[in-house]
Amino acid sequence: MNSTLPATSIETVEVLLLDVPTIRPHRLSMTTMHRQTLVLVRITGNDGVAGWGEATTIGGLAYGEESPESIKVNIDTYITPLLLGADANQVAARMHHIGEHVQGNRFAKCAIETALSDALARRLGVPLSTLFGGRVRESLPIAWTLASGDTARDIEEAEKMLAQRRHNIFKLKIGARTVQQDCAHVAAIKRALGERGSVRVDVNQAWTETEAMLGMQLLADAGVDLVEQPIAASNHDGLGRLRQKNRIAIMADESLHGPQDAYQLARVGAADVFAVKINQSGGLAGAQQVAAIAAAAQVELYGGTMLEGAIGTMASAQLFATFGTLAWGTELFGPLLLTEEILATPLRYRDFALELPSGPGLGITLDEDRVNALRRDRKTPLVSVA
Ligand SMILES: O=C(O)C[C@H]1C=CC(=O)O1
Ligand SMILES: [Mn+2]
Repeated sequence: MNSTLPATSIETVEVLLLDVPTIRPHRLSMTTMHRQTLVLVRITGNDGVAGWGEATTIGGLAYGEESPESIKVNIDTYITPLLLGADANQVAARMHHIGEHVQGNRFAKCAIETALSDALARRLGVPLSTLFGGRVRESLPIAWTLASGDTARDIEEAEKMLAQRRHNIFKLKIGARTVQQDCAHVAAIKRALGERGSVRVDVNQAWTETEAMLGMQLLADAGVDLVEQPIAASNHDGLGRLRQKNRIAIMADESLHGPQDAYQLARVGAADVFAVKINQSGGLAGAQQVAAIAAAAQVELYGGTMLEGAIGTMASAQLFATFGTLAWGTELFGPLLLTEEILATPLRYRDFALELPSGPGLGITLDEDRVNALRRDRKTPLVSVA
């Protein structure tokens, strides 16, 4: 029995795959995205209250060890039987039980924990952020990723974002071309934007350590503020060496798969900044622990994304809003990269920030007709629902 709520039995766990086109090709060092697959999870209790969660990865298996399809099949086959009939309101107990029976599968666990937490917060009539200690801020700064692969197009895109007052922090995806070509591309963009925008790069592990030495010197000279994951995820010592030898801040992203990595990275002084992500951390509680380790080790924080749609983006935002400091802002722009809206009321992006809603749970309402129209298992061909 929960101290504030009667037990609520879990009746259904549904997993939907939604394929949503991106507004333009999104080029990363390891893949080019033309669509994103949202794995949506809806968990409904015997009181009729439903909670939503989401898992996403990037480019199938190109970025992480879970694919949208593996997330669905592993939830359906292994996780749902652990949940059905159990008390929906004991979120920590449910996640502990899953952890005892399911190794890995961080993204799947994140979607489940988010859905349970959303439903619990809705039953309590409080925003999801309240379950994690309450908000320190009501809006979050939002970076935009320039990843068209074309310098002139990226500059045009950045100018548009600045004019609309939507973003003034720009992350450039590099690593697919030579170090010199990539750094010339970045320098041209920084020259065009000047002090009007912060320019950062994400190499997504593409450089060797010696390439990173050269690249980081060129990037520092160009006025870039930060380099994200320049070298292989497993090379924590290498990150530390680069950090010692360069004046540009280093952010760990793919190296950081939850609290244990956070501890190890902090211990060897591998990074100035952690990109904390709810999916990579195995859920909201894991991401909160990453933030706590960062705070204890005086590592700065950045709210990262796995290019989630509206549900995962808002779940991340609800948690990140509880962080005491968020020195490098966030990149919770995922829904803006997609051509289709799945919410009845879109998220509010303005004045370079995402505003947090005040309603219970995630504080968002899905447009179920739009969700159904985008489902991979829909009966009718996809038509634009925008
Ligand atoms: O950070 C990553 O590596 C993943 C993701 C975040 C933004 C983006 O464009 O890609
Ligand atoms: Mn990254």
